[in-house]
Amino acid sequence: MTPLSLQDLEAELKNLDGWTIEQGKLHREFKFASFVEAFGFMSSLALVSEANGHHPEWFNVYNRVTVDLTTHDAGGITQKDIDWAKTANKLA
Ligand SMILES: C[C@H](O)[C@H](O)[C@H]1CNC2=NC(N)=NC(=O)C2=N1
Repeated sequence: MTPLSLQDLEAELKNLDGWTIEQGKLHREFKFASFVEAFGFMSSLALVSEANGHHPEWFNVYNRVTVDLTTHDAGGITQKDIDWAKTANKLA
């Protein structure tokens, strides 16, 4: 899988609420009502990630989950990262 061009990436970002590019990675911070909700979100996405063989870099503090996505094998942001972000937005 090859990294998306800047043009394709900008087009995709228009349909991805809350996501930005930070340090070459697709980035978003999610905030939930509680730790349990944040961890439930992470648990659901952990199963999706494992099923698809595509895993996030993420960080949890109480009710916040910070996510950075990149495709390590490709050395950039690919369609796999976009798909992961879309699933995350649906589950949040
Ligand atoms: C062999 C295995 O499928 C690969 O190492 C997968 C695992 N999860 C991955 N996750 C992410 N984010 N990028 C990858 O390149 C990647 N590679």
